[in-house]
Amino acid sequence: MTACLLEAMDLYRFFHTQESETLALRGVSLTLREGELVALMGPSGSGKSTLLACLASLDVPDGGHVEFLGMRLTRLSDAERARRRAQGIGILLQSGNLFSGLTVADNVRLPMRLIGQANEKCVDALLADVGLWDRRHAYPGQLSGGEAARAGLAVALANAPQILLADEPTGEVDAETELRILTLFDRRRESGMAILVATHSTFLARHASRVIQLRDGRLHHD
Ligand SMILES: Nc1ncnc2c1ncn2[C@@H]1O[C@H](COP(=O)(O)OP(=O)(O)OP(=O)(O)O)[C@@H](O)[C@H]1O
Repeated sequence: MTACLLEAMDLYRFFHTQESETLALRGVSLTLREGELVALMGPSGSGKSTLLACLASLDVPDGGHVEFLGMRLTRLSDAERARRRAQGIGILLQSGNLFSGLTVADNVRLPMRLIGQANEKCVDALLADVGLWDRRHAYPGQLSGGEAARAGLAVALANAPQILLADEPTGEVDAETELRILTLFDRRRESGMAILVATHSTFLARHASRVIQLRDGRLHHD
């Protein structure tokens, strides 16, 4: 039996605005085990991004808890949560993954520096893996949507995380690039990394170890 890296228990998340109240997560529980690729699917607005943010401890759920490697993230201070994230969790959001004033290579180098592991060979290898080595000196504003997603993926993988949480990593890329990303995922999975991907791609879902469906903030396991 492979090790459980991440566990979420009974997560609830409410959003209150002046006009409305949204119950974005209604008791979501899941586990993420070593080496698996889990596709998180569901209609727009079903709560996928909210769930990823809670799992990554970028957002704090209103109810329930998240454990990473047996450590309850929801109990830690903000600083300690950020430290755990920097060390072991890779995150790819739908946007805002890149610092606009840094080149692609410097964006990838930054998370490595934060954990004291900057290594030029690793920067080059990651950029080659996502097919962006020849764009390493470009700034984010000079990238296409698909290139920016791949650069964000290289940044998310730069701290050699045990888990990767990715929101639509293949949303704006062509079929060849999607295959390249899945090949990269497979190589990382072989070394034990677990990946949870929010996606609308049926191609990616077919490639996944399992598919989970979110509807109206509730999880359905296929
Ligand atoms: N900060 C917020 N304030 C108010 N409502 C929010 C906030 N973030 C999310 N919501 C609401 O919570 C629900 C879930 O949103 P979420 O972004 O998690 O969905 P999603 O499944 O990721 O959608 P998509 O596939 O379009 O990215 C939606 O109704 C959304 O409007």
